[in-house]
Amino acid sequence: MDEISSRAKKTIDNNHAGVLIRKAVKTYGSGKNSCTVLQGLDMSVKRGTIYGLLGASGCGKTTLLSCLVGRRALNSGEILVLGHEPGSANSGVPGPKVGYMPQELALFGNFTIKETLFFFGGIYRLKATFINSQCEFLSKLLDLPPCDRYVKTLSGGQQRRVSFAVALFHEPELLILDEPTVGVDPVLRYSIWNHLIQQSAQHGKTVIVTTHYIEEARHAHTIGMMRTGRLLVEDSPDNLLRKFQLSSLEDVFVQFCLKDDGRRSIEQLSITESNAATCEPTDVFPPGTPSRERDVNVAPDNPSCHSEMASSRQSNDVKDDNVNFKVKKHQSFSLKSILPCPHRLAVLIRKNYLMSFRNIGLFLVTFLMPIFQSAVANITLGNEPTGLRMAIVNDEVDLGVGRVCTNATDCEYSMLSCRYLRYISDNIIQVPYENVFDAVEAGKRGHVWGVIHFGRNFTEEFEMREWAVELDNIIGRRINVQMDSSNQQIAIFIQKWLVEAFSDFSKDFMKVCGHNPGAGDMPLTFVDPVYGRKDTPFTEFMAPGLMISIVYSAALLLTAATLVTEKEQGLLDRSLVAGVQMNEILIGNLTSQVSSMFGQTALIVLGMLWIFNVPCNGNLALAVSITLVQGLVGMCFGLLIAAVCDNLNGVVFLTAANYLPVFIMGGVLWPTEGLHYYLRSAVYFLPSTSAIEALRSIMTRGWGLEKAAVYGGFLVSFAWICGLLILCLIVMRFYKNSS
Ligand SMILES: Nc1ncnc2c1ncn2[C@@H]1O[C@H](COP(=O)(O)OP(=O)(O)OP(=O)(O)O)[C@@H](O)[C@H]1O
Repeated sequence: MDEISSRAKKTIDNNHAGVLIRKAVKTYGSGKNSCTVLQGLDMSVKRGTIYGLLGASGCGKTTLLSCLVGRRALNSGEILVLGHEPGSANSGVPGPKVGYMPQELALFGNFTIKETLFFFGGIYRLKATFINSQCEFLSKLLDLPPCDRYVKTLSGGQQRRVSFAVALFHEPELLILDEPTVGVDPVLRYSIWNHLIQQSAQHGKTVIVTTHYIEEARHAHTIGMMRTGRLLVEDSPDNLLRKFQLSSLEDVFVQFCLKDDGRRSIEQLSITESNAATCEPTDVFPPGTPSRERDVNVAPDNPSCHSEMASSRQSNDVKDDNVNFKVKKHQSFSLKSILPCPHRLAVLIRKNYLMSFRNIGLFLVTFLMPIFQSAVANITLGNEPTGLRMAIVNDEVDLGVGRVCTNATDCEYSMLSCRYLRYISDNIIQVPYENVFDAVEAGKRGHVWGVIHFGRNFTEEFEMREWAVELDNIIGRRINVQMDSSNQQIAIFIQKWLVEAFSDFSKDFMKVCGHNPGAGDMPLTFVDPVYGRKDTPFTEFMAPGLMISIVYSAALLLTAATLVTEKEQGLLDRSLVAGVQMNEILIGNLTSQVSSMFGQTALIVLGMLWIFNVPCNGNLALAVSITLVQGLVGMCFGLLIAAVCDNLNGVVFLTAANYLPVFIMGGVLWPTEGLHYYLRSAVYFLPSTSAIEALRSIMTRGWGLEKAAVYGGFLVSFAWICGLLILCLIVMRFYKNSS
């Protein structure tokens, strides 16, 4: 009976503590590169008090705070914040019960101070009148510039004060402030501390504050001195000064470090003697270091990096001298917790729009880049090459004997080589050469793309063709062409024009000589094609792939870049600590990007169809739909890239790495039929190959959804969207646990 009531009492104690941490272990990374930052840390913060967390740079303060606000998960050990595990249902942390000021600014530069407060106020669902009055109050308290000033135009110190205001203004029960007074002058620092004292004394707020200015922590009720991932001591500043008979907290801190060094030296000795392998934190202040050099501002900490320590503390049932600390894991799953909250979604979407419109550069890139890309592609790709120089060596011409070129158009078997040359496309510039040797040399020097050579008896041999049975006759009427085939495309064009010229010449000549014009043709006729035109230009082949690749990559890049920028600036973390769910961020981003994508797609389709005259023989709405769906695939890829990247460099590398296989293998520039047999089937599982094929079928063949090639494109795209979103959520969860 006694035991039960004592347990009940302790549970009540737990619920009344502001923050309780027991045996907290946090490791970054894994395996050889793992780094244990929190090493079995215990900490107790009473409700309604101010707790000053002191420690050298790198000792793990920020890591600890991020675990308190639910942004990072411990490897082992327990945390209770306001009586709940952070992140558990109804804990309010992350959420409105906590006000968090991270070390980085974590503010939207293109927002005014007021817009910033309204954004967070919207997330907390605060009334506009309350936000306005808080804006006025905090402006005075923190000496903020006028509320309509843009954050990016403020000085560093002013920006930090705005960040502080964001943490304070919704009057949370718990304030977690990571170095709030950096860059703040002494007078303002004094008024900030006064405010914190007032908040804890009069309103029962709990405050945890880290600071490098050790002496200002005298205002706190309790001080926790942290070193290499452990708390060395936790006591009131007066008690600490009294115990050590010292006048400065800085000296007390140094005393604790020296004591800790002594303890750890003995521990190390006993471990070495017993040959035990373990990890030891690097010392910050070696014994004998002068007091001034021990300033926590300059002494970097370097916690030990091993995984064994973490694994030895995996128990969730942690016994403690003071508190029987048994935390139930909140595994309950509620639909409400995964469904997006409409008011937060609306605030996020509004924020995204405002950010896009404020950032003119981004706005222009969003809409002009796709147009520019499609214009460049249409202007440069698929056009016939012109001005191609070909060497002509015509041995039929012999001025000495009067064999000169004429403009004859009748049935005259004379100088037919000259007559043929008149049929050659104007894209070829004919450059006469005296002999084959000189012409080939010109080709070797790159002056001409090839040599066309007519034998001396070309016309005679041609005339004999009707009864030519001897090989010599056949060879004699040949036109020998020797090409510089280093450029395959140019070689193919020249070859095509020479063959077409011969066909036209032959037909015309047959006709004027009273023969059937078709007599000179190959017995191979290309009648009207089933789909497309006889001379479908390359642009038409390329257009579907181009449209999809532009919309896909614009969506991918914009989504990834927007999210990673927010992540880099700490904005994402701040929003999440304010209670925004990851799925709301994802949906908010998708929603705001979708409208830009609609605009981009509309501009690209209009440009392709009406400016560059690419025909769409099928349903235009279907063509637009598959392009939009591909934009969604791009966005989802962007989300995944944003989930795994911490900076924009990563986004650029992954986007580039993603672009080549998806589009080069996906049939934008070259038919997939040209791929190796096994690869050919595999590429249809790439995100865009089936969709490009589907769009091509819609535009050139006029096919609809009843065809497998079309609905297959939609199905593969939807499968990618679902797969990528699921992967994204998994990666984000993994990231939270591992980082
Ligand atoms: N995401 C991360 N991955 C790997 N190591 C990390 C990560 N974040 C922090 N660390 C490492 O963990 C240690 C503690 O970092 P933390 O930011 O918690 O220290 P801190 O006490 O807040 O330092 P400061 O006072 O300089 O802000 C440092 O050695 C740091 O390099």
